[in-house]
Amino acid sequence: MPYQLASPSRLGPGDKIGEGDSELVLNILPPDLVEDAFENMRKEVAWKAMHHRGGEVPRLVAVEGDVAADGSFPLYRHPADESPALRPFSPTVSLIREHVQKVLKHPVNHVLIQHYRSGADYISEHSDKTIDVVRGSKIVNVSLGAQRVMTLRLKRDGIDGLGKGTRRPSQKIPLPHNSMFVLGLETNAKWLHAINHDKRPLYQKSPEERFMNEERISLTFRHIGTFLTADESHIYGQGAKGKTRETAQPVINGTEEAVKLIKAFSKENQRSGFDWEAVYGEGSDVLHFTHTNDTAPQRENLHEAKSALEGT
Ligand SMILES: O=C(O)CCC(=O)C(=O)O
Ligand SMILES: [Fe+2]
Repeated sequence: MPYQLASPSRLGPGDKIGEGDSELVLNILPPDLVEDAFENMRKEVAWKAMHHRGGEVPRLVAVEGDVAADGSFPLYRHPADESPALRPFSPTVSLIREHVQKVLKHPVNHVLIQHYRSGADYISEHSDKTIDVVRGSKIVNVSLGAQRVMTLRLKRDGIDGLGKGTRRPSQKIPLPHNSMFVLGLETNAKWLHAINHDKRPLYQKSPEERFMNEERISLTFRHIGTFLTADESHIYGQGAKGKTRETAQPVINGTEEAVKLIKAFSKENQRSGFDWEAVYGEGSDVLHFTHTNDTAPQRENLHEAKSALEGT
């Protein structure tokens, strides 16, 4: 059998990544901050297991964000069965956020923090769900600890015309300690991304990959435009039906609305020509995907919609 070049090129700072709106920035944090950041976050962050399709996701997670004076806070919706409650930015994360905002030149008000406990922890291939992400903003992943590889792969429908059986273009971007990967929304629309597990034995790993006992913390900062009121009863903003605080609507749990949002997420994972305005423009007031009063057919519909979702 002819040899196939197995590993796509590795990209880094200065390279055209994805659609060209993405990049890798090295040394994002100053030495005094980065020095103890990992250990501080271990203590300061409220780590939780998260569930998706009934099982635990293979990493620990936490959610922090900007809580307004009236107690309202940003809401980032994605298909997980349950997400940890948002807490105000903890001290070290707050400092990291300041540096990120300076480099990005736009605010970020929400962070998903993930602890990959070893090379066995991973995040499967997905596109970030953008109903709640301020349009035109960028999503960033700050990496601390062991170096892991971000793999981008063109969505399946992005290779039309290249012929059936053509391998989908893919890019590998090693994410070193103290780096920031900037994911532009154009790249997110056309490519899927993943941090695959790395089960190679220790002796095959570089010092960067073995760093911090192979543990990695990533901080995914986003500029979120959808908000929940303090009591979590009402929702408003970009991804909701009521676009302003004054027109906030009661949240919806379960029902056909939940199935509709899950199907929209699925479309975003699969289609590169995803029409944001057509699918998300009207908004959705769904907070939780299930409700104790859901009927059996409603549960079945939701289950089916979730099964059709690839990745997260
Ligand atoms: O850990 C990372 O750098 C990637 C995280 C990610 O893709 C996400 O949170 O959506
Ligand atoms: Fe992601």
